[in-house]
Amino acid sequence: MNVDLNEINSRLTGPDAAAVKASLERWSLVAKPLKSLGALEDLVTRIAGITGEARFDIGKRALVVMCADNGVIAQGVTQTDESITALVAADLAKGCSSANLMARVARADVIPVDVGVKYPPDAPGLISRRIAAGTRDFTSGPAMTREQALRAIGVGIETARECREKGYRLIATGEMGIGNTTTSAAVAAVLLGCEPRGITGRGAGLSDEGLKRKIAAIEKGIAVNRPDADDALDVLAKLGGFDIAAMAGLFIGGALERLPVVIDGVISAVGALAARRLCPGCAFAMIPSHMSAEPAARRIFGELGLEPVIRAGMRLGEGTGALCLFPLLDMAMALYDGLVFSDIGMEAYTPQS
Ligand SMILES: O=C(O)c1ccc[n+]([C@@H]2O[C@H](COP(=O)([O-])O)[C@@H](O)[C@H]2O)c1
Ligand SMILES: Cc1cc2nc[nH]c2cc1C
Repeated sequence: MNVDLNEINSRLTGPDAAAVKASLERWSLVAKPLKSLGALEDLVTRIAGITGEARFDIGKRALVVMCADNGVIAQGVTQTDESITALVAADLAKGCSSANLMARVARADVIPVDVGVKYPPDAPGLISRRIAAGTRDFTSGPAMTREQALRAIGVGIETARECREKGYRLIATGEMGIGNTTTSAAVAAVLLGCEPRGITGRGAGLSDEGLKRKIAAIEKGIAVNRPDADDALDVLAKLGGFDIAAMAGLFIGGALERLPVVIDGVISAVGALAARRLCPGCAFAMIPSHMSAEPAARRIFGELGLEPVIRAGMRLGEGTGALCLFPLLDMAMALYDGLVFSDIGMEAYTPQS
């Protein structure tokens, strides 16, 4: 797919003001004090603005899990290795990983995509959109070429379009890739202009020594590659992963399709930040879910101006935090679609507080 980010950006027109207005009017009729569902009310109205419809159905929903490996794990920045990426990617395809179990509760389909697993498993159901067998170790040069980064973004954009064509009306982003909290912290440090040590965490589990190696690897990657902070594609190509780039594509593609895209943990949030830098017009289609325990998450959501409603200290990935938002949205929608004041013989009123 030929990706022209400027052309895409020029096609993005932002939230639909009429749908937002009609959604606010609908909430004012629902038989409860206005704003009493707090941020959940705002999320429903945000979705109205994204879809362009005040009344919508988010019953058909999917979680897209971008799976890829990261060459930087050669620096000893993780507790496990690429065999785990392959194992979990296969489990996602078989339907038995954490995300699948939670997706059943959230009534979401799971779509695992191989964008660059080093040892691809023989797993029917794992969609193959491979860019390469993992990225290169960024401590000795760019993780990928600029062209590969664009291709990975293109995979995300196409996947969002396919989801829309299949009738999905809400998608969540997820990822699987050992080492991707290192690539995420590196990309975030450059895009946010902050020191790696302030935003780098222990990922899936790391000793004090391991954390020191992780910070040193990120510092070296930045020093060796000298990414241009004003060129998000350069940052993604030099320090990112195929999973992050493909998730950035999901956010961009979702905005094009007027399909709400739910942000998951820190890796997904970095994808969202990169997407906004690449294509600012796509940000209106992003839906925050939870605040990852990884330290970069707070900084990224602050920068995105989004407030995740779930604060549970989660750091599992695979899209599990994004899935947690679905039942909450369902409950908010039950009221939005439910009784209005006239149904209970009462006049609509404006609460004084
Ligand atoms: O979503 C998060 O915020 C998150 C935080 C820590 C770890 N993870 C998951 O753990 C893996 C990355 O951890 P690591 O230590 O290998 O960089 C990757 O497969 C992610 O799905 C995910
Ligand atoms: C088992 C396992 C599952 C995961 N899912 C996301 N990251 C993971 C890391 C491990 C180790």
